[in-house]
Amino acid sequence: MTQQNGKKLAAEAAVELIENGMWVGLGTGSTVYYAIEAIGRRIAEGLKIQCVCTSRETEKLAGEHGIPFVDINRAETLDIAIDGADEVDDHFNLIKGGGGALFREKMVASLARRFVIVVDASKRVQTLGKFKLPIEVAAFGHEHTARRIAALGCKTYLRHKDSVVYQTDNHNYIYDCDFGAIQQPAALHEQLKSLLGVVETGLFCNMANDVFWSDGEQVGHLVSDMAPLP
Ligand SMILES: O=C[C@H](O)[C@H](O)[C@H](O)COP(=O)(O)O
Repeated sequence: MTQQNGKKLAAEAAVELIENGMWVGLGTGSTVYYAIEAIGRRIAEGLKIQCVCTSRETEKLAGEHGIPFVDINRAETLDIAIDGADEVDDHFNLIKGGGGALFREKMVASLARRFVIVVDASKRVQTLGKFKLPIEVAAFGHEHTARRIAALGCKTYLRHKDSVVYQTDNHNYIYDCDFGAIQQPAALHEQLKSLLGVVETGLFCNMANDVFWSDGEQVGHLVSDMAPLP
């Protein structure tokens, strides 16, 4: 319950940043769910915004909450994107992709002038890596790609859902990779991205501008040194 309260409070605090006329990126997951609910309430009260979604699941939720959204190719930039994370360290490095939406999330975040993360307190860590790193790979030859990933020093687990191989919205696969403690997330991301077959990694470095977090009672707001784009 406290964790749910934490998700809700953090998400609602971030939604306060949204102003009339903004273009908004909507993330994916159980924390963003509360942001979508809060945005829906504000829209019912007259807020006018345009949104871009990071997953089919979020498109469905946005529709259910009366939130207008368009295809990402219709957005030049976004004023803000609000998203969850699986782990956040004190340097604003993130692991994302627990819900499988990492590629679309990174694409949407890359368009946002301000990328805002919402998490309950349990997601804050000293060092990334307890949560297995999700890596999206092309389905074709995925076992070869997994071997190349493993050679960088991890155990790889092909993600399944309901006993079948999980496919992302982009029809790719996900390997959840146990690297242990990740001391240099940006460097690891670059190494992984250089491998044939890797579509995207769940490491988000130098991207987040704000982190709203909550233990279910109070809300904390961390602001990175990286100023939002003008
Ligand atoms: O692919 C999913 C996303 O990266 C989520 O934002 C992340 O997994 C956190 O999800 P939740 O808020 O459900 O813990």
